[in-house]
Amino acid sequence: MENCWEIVLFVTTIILFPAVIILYQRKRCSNGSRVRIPLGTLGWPYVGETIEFISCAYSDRPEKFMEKRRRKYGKVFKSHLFGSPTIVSTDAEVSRFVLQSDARAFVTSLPKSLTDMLENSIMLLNGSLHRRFHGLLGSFFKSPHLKAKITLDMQNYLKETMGNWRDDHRICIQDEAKNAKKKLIELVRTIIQDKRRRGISVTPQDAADVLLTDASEELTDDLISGNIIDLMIPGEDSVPVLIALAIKYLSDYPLALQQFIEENLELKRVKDQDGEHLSWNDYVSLPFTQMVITETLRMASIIPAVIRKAMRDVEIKGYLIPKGWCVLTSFTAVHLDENLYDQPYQFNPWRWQDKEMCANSYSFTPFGGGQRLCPGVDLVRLETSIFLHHFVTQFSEQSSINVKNSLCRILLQMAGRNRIPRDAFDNRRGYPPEGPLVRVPLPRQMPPHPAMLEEELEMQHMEIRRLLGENRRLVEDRVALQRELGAAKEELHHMNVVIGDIRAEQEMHSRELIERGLKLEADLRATESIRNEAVQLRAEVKKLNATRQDQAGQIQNLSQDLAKLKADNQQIPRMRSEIDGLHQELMRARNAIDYEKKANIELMEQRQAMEKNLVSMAREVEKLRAELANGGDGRPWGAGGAYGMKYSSPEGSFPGPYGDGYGAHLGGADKGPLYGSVVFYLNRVHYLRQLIGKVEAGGKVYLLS
Ligand code: HEM
Repeated sequence: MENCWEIVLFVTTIILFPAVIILYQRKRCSNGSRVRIPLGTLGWPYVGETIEFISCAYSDRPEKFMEKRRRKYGKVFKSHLFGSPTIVSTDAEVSRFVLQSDARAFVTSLPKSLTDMLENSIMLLNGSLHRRFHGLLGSFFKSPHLKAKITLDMQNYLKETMGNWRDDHRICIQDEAKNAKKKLIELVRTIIQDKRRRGISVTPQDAADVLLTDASEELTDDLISGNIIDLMIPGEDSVPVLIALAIKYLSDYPLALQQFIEENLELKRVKDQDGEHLSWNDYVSLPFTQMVITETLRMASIIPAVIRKAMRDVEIKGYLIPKGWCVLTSFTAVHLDENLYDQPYQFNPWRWQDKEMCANSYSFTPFGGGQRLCPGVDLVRLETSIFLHHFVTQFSEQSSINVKNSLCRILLQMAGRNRIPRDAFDNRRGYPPEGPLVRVPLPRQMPPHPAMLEEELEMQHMEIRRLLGENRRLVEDRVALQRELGAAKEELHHMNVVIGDIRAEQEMHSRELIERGLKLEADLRATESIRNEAVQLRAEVKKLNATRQDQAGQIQNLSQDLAKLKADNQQIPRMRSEIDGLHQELMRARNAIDYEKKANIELMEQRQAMEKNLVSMAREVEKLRAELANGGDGRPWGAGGAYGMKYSSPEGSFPGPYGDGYGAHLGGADKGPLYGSVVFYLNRVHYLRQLIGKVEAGGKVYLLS
């Protein structure tokens, strides 16, 4: 009865649980916001979709689980995995957002059922403690010291191991690569125990030292040792798988293999020639080798997904990730998304030559991202490069065909362990048709179990179906390509015509340009003389400016003179009136002179007449004297002649013609006043003339009276 109740309770819970979740979701979606929980199904109660998820993960097409739901619900959908409602993201942007978010939004968490399932209890750190661990380990893994040490250790180990490989021996690449890791794990364990015994080293030599020397008390010994072991878990399997798959892909694609071998042989040749050892830098600087590793990481998605738990309701791209739900970000789905990668199932290392492709970091996340980005990134590339380099160069010493044969054998063995599909070696896929393919006899095996055969048959059926699908896609692609080719040809023809037109136009244009250039040259030459003239003119202008300045000085002086003259000119009217007065006086003086002149002339005439009389009288006197002398009457003949008069004496009998009226006497002394006044007038006239002349010449005249 008690059992019966338990069963009822169990069944009720099973029925009620999804109902409660659905109701809870509806309530969230209906609270007015446009964001919603992504579409999808929670599957069976408790188990949800876990069984299908796991079975797909172990099939040859693990991405099937995602593909099916993505087609149905979109790139982000809900599910129920490992006992937790989960949002699955195959969308690069959403995944990136989740990875980049800090511990307030998402924490690293595994669903409880999963952690319980794992034998090794995994220590999941979050928040500041995680940041401390990540920072310490990250910088240690990146240190050149560690890289140099690992390079040397690996080289020695590989030389020793590969030296023991023989043609007739089965070699399992994944196991061989793993052995190296096992040795490392053991080594680390002993080192930690040693350290505990001897005390902590001051200069950190390894990850344990780094964690042990940290001063923080939070990093207890338990935590450190637990994390060191956890640290080895990703390294233990991931790198060997990566190496094995790189070899598988290379063997499938002969062109890539050829380039890969050539690049590595060339490096070996150069280093052997120089007698140098290979450094970690040499390995990671091989461009094609790195492209091969990148492409392998993309196609293989060694860590297919990571899981986070939402600490609060988070909205992204219109989706709601409810608090407490898990988010599974699928790297595989993104790495094989045909919208992001052209022909995603093709191994094409050359796609990484495209710089844009490399820059688009969130469509390629084999190492996760954000705060939990794998700190072993560099080590992974280094270890893989070293292994592959030694593998291809060591086997190519005989011939490169031998390398292919060795690869073939290794692949046969890997396939025998059901790690890769048989089609990798069942035909000549990936190898040049003419190349010899030496098959090594496989060791005899017991006939397989019918169930295994059935499984194999089923697998082959699925493979055939996949191939048919691919074939159909190829045919469609071919038809589409042919159509595109036709269109491209037409386009090409059209382009040729257009190019012809453009060329003609360009020719015309260039001819025009040449002509214009010639014209410009001629113009330039013509302007040469103008330029010379301009130079001359400029010199002249300079001169003129200097002259102008001079003249300005002169003008200034002149204007000062003018101002003075103006002041003088104001005197002119007065002087004019004075001059007028003088003119009148002059006129009167002239008249007086004229009158005097006339009187003088008359006087002269009278004088001349008198002189004539005197002469004639003197002659008569002479005559009379002579008569007297000859006969004479004894009469006294004194001076003054017969006429009893003294010439030029005041008692003379001939009075002056002008009489006293003029007051004039013919005696020189008496002539004074008359002649004096004329001379005075003449002097005056002469003086006035001078004055007038001076005034007319603009000179200054000072009239004193
Ligand atoms: C092909 C090889 C490897 C791949 C693809 C890979 C991938 C990843 C990824 C995706 C994560 C992030 C997990 C998350 O976000 O929850 C991670 C974390 C980590 N990996 Fe790697 N890993 C590889 C090799 C290594 C190696 C060789 C080491 C150590 C030497 C290593 C150490 C770690 C550690 C310690 C973390 C945790 C980081 C943290 O939580 O802060 N990994 N790895």
